[in-house]
Amino acid sequence: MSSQGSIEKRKEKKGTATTSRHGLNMTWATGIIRNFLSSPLAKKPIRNTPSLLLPRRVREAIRCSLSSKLEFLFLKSFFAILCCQCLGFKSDFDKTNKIKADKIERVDVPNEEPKSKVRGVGSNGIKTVKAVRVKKSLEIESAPFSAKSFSELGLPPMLLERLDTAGFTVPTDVQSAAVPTILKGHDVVIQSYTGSGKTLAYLLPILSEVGPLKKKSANGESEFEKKKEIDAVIVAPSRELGMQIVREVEKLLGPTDKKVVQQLVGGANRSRQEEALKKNKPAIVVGTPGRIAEISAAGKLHTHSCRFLVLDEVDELLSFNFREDMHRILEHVGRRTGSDPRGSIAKWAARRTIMVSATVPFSVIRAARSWGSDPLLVQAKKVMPLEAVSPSGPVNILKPTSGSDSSMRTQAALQSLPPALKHYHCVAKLQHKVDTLRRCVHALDAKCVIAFMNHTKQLKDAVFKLEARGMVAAELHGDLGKLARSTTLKKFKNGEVRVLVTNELSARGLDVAECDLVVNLDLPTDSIHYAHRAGRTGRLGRKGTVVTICEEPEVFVVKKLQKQLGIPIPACEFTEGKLNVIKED
Ligand SMILES: Nc1ncnc2c1ncn2[C@@H]1O[C@H](COP(=O)(O)OP(=O)(O)OP(=O)(O)O)[C@@H](O)[C@H]1O
Repeated sequence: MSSQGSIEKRKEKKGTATTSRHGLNMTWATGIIRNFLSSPLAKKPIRNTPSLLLPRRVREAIRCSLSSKLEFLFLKSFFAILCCQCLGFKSDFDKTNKIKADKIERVDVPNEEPKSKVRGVGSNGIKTVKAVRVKKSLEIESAPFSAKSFSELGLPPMLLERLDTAGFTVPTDVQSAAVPTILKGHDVVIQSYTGSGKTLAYLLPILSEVGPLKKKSANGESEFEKKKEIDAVIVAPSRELGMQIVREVEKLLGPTDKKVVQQLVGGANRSRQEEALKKNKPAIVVGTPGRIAEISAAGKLHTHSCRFLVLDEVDELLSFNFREDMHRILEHVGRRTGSDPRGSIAKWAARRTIMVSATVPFSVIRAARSWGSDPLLVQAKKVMPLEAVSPSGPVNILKPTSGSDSSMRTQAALQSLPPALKHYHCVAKLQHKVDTLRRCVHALDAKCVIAFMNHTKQLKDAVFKLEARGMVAAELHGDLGKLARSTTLKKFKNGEVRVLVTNELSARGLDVAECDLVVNLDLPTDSIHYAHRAGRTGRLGRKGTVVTICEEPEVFVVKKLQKQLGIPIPACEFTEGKLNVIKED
């Protein structure tokens, strides 16, 4: 062995577990000392601590330690620490750690309210303290609740009970309009602004007729018999939205009947989903188009007798991306009400098609007309036949337009925004956008922020910059694995993450009641995308602010959005920790 090699080996020995001549491992001895220092005995004043009370192994360690100069020095320090501890002084080691912890605690808490803390032990064994937003529900300013109660909507008693248990006491306007209409057997297109409760608007009539909470049959039977067929298929464009719908159904079903609903979302294990379908025989499935079509094509999902087909975020589902999968679903799930395409006696069940979105372009109206029999358009305070909807005014008959494609999209975006939302735009250079976002968050004292960007790389950079400036941020986009996506979302909902930087993936359906600020760090592609992004805040009549940070040459786009959406988006700046609106000439 070379001399260099032996020196290194000796160094290594010294640096790790030093063994004394008596074979006593010094790391072990240090461990004992640490344990002793943290024991109640060490906290007693020294005069009350007879030396005999020192554990035998410690005494042995002391005797062995005397054998070398180095070990003697170590022992000296040990006694110094011990004396300080017993006399009530804090060692430098303790002080340094305390300062470290204080710093971690202070980092992301500039001018904020008291927070609860999450303690964790880092890989280095040092305890870290993370600030967590105290879950404070936002005030509801202009609640979209109707004058009716759930019991007036014709729902079965068991479902009414579950609604009460889940904390839903009064239906929203759109629920009051949609539930009786669907219960009467109509195909419907439900259009109402983001966060107005459209999910329950279609879930309640389904649960009235499907599963253990359904109405008693004519002979008075109320017991839910497990059927072999699937009664309702709910399709959503993203995995996150699909899971959110499953949770909403489970909330009403309760823990014992959870298996009545089965999720079939992409990114999860397909064979496990197929296994669950076979074993649990669910009455309701919720999934993404790709996965539903895949399992159906494999012959593992039998939906011909299905009675409800729900297309949540229908305008997105009818986009080119989902064309083939949606074609399969529409062909294989139940049968359209009206004529039987095969001319045979109804072998297939009569399916009710429910299409839902905050934005309903005329293409959806056209599709709904061709799929359903006498479908109705259901809005918060209005129900009308789809036949009466003209291309110039699918969702807002108060504001007629020319009928061109872009104006149809504009019309679709109108009435999709919660009325209580406040909108602003702020001009900043590209390199200052993230800093502007940070100042915006502080100025509005926002606790739960979603920032939208268009490209993953820039999105990651933005998170890095925010974190570097002490703001707890996280990224959420399609490039992340399903586990990372769920964990991030969970942390954001729990309040462990203050700013969620994301892309179009989170623009639709994501329901975080506490979200009080949405920031567009990149401009949305059009007014429909603006509406869905903006709708992540101000849910169910709560307060919410939307700030679009853009460069000077992009201001004209904001002006266009303002015109198309029929809302003011004034210019603002963030100075002295406040949002100041700039008055236009
Ligand atoms: N009647 C009600 N009472 C209290 N809370 C409700 C009621 N109906 C729905 N909610 C809650 O309101 C929130 C928003 O509902 P939901 O997600 O269904 O809105 P949405 O209209 O589908 O929004 P988006 O268009 O963004 O998908 C959810 O957290 C839901 O649990």
